[in-house]
Amino acid sequence: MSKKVIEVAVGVIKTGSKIFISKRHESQHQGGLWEFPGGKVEVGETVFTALKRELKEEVNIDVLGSRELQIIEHDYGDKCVRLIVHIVDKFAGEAKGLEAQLCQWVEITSLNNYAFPAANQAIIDKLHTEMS
Ligand SMILES: Nc1nc2c([nH]c(=O)n2[C@H]2C[C@H](O)[C@@H](COP(=O)(O)OP(=O)(O)OP(=O)(O)O)O2)c(=O)[nH]1
Ligand SMILES: [Mg+2]
Repeated sequence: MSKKVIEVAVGVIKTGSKIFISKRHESQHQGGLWEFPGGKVEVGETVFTALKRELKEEVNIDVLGSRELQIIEHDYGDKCVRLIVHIVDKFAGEAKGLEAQLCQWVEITSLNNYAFPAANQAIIDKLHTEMS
């Protein structure tokens, strides 16, 4: 039987050359690592609907527009995820953590100084390529 793949809407929230990242709680899958906010796509949702809902719930912003950056499938062994990654550069409100998670704006060029889940390296590489 093939493994169930968990679909995740991931938002790379961008203002100028900075990206908003947050730290996953220790109790979560891939806990203690930094992430781009987002979460699981629920039954009946489109990726964009899920992205809007998750970014409102987690970091208080209203997504007004986004574009797909890439789709990454990664098998962590215990879980297999499909990250549908969007650049979110049109939004209303000020980004802040609503779930007691650490958050910060970081330069795209500094993203490699933070520990992310393994699947995220491809996102960081793509952001660096897009800049150059
Ligand atoms: N949000 C997010 N999830 C990521 C990233 N990289 C990565 O491998 N993941 C994985 C970790 C999780 O297995 C899955 C998404 O989980 P999540 O914990 O954000 O989902 P959720 O917000 O719906 O949370 P929950 O209520 O189920 O805890 O994707 C990332 O940059 N952002
Ligand atoms: Mg989440």
